[in-house]
Amino acid sequence: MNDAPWLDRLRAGFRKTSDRLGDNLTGLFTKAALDGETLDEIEEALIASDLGPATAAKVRTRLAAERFERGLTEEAAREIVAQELEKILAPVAQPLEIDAFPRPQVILVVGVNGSGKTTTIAKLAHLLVEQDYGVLLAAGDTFRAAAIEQLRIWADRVGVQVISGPEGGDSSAVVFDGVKKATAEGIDVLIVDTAGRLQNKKGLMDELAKIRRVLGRLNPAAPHNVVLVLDATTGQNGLNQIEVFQEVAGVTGLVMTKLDGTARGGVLVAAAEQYGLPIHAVGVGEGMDDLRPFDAREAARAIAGAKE
Ligand SMILES: Nc1nc2c(ncn2[C@@H]2O[C@H](COP(=O)(O)OP(=O)(O)OP(=O)(O)O)[C@@H](O)[C@H]2O)c(=O)[nH]1
Repeated sequence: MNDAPWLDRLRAGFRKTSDRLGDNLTGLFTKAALDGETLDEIEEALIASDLGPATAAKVRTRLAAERFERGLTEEAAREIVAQELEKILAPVAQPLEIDAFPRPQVILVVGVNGSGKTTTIAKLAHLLVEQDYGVLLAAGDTFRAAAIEQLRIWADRVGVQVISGPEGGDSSAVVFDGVKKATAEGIDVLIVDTAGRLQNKKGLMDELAKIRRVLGRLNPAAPHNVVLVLDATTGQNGLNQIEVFQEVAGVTGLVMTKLDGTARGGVLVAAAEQYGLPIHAVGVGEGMDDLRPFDAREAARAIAGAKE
């Protein structure tokens, strides 16, 4: 994979977010020494950019400490924001770890409908196939025939197998068959799509609990990962989703999607700050190649719109 175009894509993906940050900060760059009032306004601008109050406070403290007796330029502000964001993002930037054994490693993918779950599963499968892992997809969202069909279309594109059951069938039965098939065929990774009907929280919780029970019986360590797919365009609402899915599914890591279509990418920082969950990857487009392992420095500089 050639990294340069990727970086461009990531930057393009975060452009709306960094533009919004710039818009919010406009008028706050001064030629005079930074005073308390301007610092307050900068802090508010950062909160308005979805970065979260704790992050905004850290940047404020940093700006105050560095004084800027001769005023603050946009470039200097973006640089400091980038450095502070990197400190917050670095501990959570953790690629999805795949151990070769025991086979299969099971990745349960959860998230509300429309968050980009199916697309993310396909992109993840593609990344893993590129690393020479054998991958099987399980269509655990049995609620809608369209969801099963969509997973199948993606599986064909990526060149992996998919296991599914009847519409409305028992999702844990599909998962059971998936583990059996992966074990029999020596497939490394089983990625499980799940239903995302948060409007029926109890039903979803029961369904996920049953999938876990079935998996646990076949392999006590499974699922090895429970990845929550979050749509960045939902902004602060994404933070509530983390809370709910932690409760119903026991999330072990995040993938944030649709960063290319939103000015609300700052929410990724707020998520890191508030929940400290690993961020495995970010989605910056609809194509198979548009999932990028999460890199704290790249993301921090792209969000802040700081120079390379
Ligand atoms: N721009 C952009 N669009 C994305 C990204 N990821 C997914 N999408 C789009 O978002 C829409 C929903 O994605 P799906 O993968 O179908 O979402 P889902 O969560 O599986 O939704 P259901 O099938 O309704 O459960 C599709 O049109 C995708 O192409 C991304 O990173 N960027």
